[in-house]
Amino acid sequence: MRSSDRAGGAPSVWSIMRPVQGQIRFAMVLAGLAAASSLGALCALAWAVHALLAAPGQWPWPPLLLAAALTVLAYVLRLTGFNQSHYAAFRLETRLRTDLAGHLARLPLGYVQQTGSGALTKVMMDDVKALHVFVADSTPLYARAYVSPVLTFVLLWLLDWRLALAATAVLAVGMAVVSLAMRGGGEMMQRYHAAGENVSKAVVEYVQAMPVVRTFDTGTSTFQRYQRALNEFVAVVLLWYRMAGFSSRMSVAILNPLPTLAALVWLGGWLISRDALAASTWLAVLLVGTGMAESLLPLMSLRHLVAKTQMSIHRIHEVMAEPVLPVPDAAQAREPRDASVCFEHVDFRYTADGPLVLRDVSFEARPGSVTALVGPSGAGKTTVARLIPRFWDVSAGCIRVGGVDVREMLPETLMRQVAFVFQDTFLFADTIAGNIHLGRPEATMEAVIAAARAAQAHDFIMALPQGYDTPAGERGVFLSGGQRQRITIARAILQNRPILVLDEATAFADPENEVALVAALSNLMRGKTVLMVAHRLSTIRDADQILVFDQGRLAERGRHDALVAQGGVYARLWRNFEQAQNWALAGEHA
Ligand SMILES: Nc1ncnc2c1ncn2[C@@H]1O[C@H](COP(=O)(O)OP(=O)(O)OP(=O)(O)O)[C@@H](O)[C@H]1O
Repeated sequence: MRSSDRAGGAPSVWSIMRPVQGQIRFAMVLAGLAAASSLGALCALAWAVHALLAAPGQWPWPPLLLAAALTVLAYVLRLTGFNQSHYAAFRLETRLRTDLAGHLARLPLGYVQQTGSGALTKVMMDDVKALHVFVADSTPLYARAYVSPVLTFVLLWLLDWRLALAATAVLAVGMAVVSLAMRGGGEMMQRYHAAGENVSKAVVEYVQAMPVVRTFDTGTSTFQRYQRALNEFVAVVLLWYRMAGFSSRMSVAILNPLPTLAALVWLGGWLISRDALAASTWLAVLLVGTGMAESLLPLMSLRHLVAKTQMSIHRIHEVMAEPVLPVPDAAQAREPRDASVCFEHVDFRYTADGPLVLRDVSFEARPGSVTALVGPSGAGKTTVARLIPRFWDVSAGCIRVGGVDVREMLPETLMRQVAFVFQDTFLFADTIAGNIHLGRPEATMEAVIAAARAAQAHDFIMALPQGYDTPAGERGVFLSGGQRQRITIARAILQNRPILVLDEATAFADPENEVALVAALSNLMRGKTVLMVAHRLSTIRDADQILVFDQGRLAERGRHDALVAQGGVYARLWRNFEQAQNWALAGEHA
């Protein structure tokens, strides 16, 4: 994904949770209360010990029952806290996915196409999931990691300030070692996550590109890229382990209960030997204080989780910060008056600092006429076609549909006017009929079949196992490129919009498919204003106007015969095309 400056100020983990803030706070309060109850249960046990020492023959029922009740309460509170944080996580997940989906629907199509469905799916699925995990599992842990040591310290202080200081000293040493372990950790963590991301990218490339690479180099080069990413990842992990290994092992050693216990036993024993401490207080301190340092341990793993979640938030923010396509107010929006398309002095660049891809392009396609866009590769034909449905907005000048600037129309108005048949056809995970229905859900089945017939698709659809009810899409029935295109042509015929933009619609068709495609297209084009990007010059000899692009400029325009006679760019393209045709024929006869 393009890293954008706009995404520079990504929100923090805590501020992205704002929509469910109340519930998370509640979950954290419950987790804090659970920690307090656990400590309360330990205090009650200490009270029981005290009572037993005072009257050895009697069972101290009240403190024992209190300890049991507090233990149950702690359990219930912790469970309720986790329930709340999980609810909050689900709510946040739904909210973020809805916001992201709503935002994506308002972004320029060009951004969506350029970023790629893979990267956007990853944000909507994986990154939102990462946030869910953080909210659900980590927020209660945070509350516990802060509440437990503070409350323990207060209790210890009330019992005996000297032992309280001893336990705190162990904790302070542990904290110092932890911060030593985490020194430079931020940078290492970034390197670790970046290396991890490289591995996943290499895996995706290796798997996705397998059909292509295996036919060219048996997959060795992409496998090597994957191997290299993996080696770099291992190197980063080892380095980090070496750098932080000793001090992080030390911090685990110090923060486990044993060192605190040793300090309290030793100091308590010494104080008792000098009659400066009551045995029951000593026992109470041992019960309550031993776990004080240990309760800090989750903070170490939480730090990693926060850093990982922050990266996901950054990517979510990057998408959300992308500016939406400006749309006019419904009250000010205008309706087109006919089916004309007009470019007025259009300049276009893909990025603010990129080169001009179109320069001062002006032309008009009259209602019901056929306009062909031709020119050498990279001349800007596809860009012209994609500017009409506002994949992007022009950098200067304007595009009018039916006399109205496309930016002054509601997107749905524009969509009602213009149908597109692009090279990269996409079928949804729906039936064939459902795919043709798209955009006209109210159409009858008879209308769907009539459209499929006109698109030369009816016969092959009927030959499929379940006819029109056969599932299509990624996991659906296998269809050839030409068949998929004819289904999208059927869709466009059913939509019956007055303006039609075709992009390379017949480029990869085999001869048999091409005959069907040309027939389908001529049915589709009847009576429409057509703008077609064409490589096969044979298909455009009869066009009402041919626009010849060269390096982003409109170099020539006119009808076929006049342009050939003119002896310019078109004449050259035509000569090359005829030569290629002759070579192909010569090859067939050889
Ligand atoms: N998404 C994009 N981002 C940046 N530059 C782009 C993008 N798409 C196309 N370009 C550039 O814009 C110029 C025009 O490209 P365009 O695809 O419109 O040409 P074309 O005439 O349709 O070419 P072809 O016949 O090879 O498809 C090219 O220089 C291309 O590199």
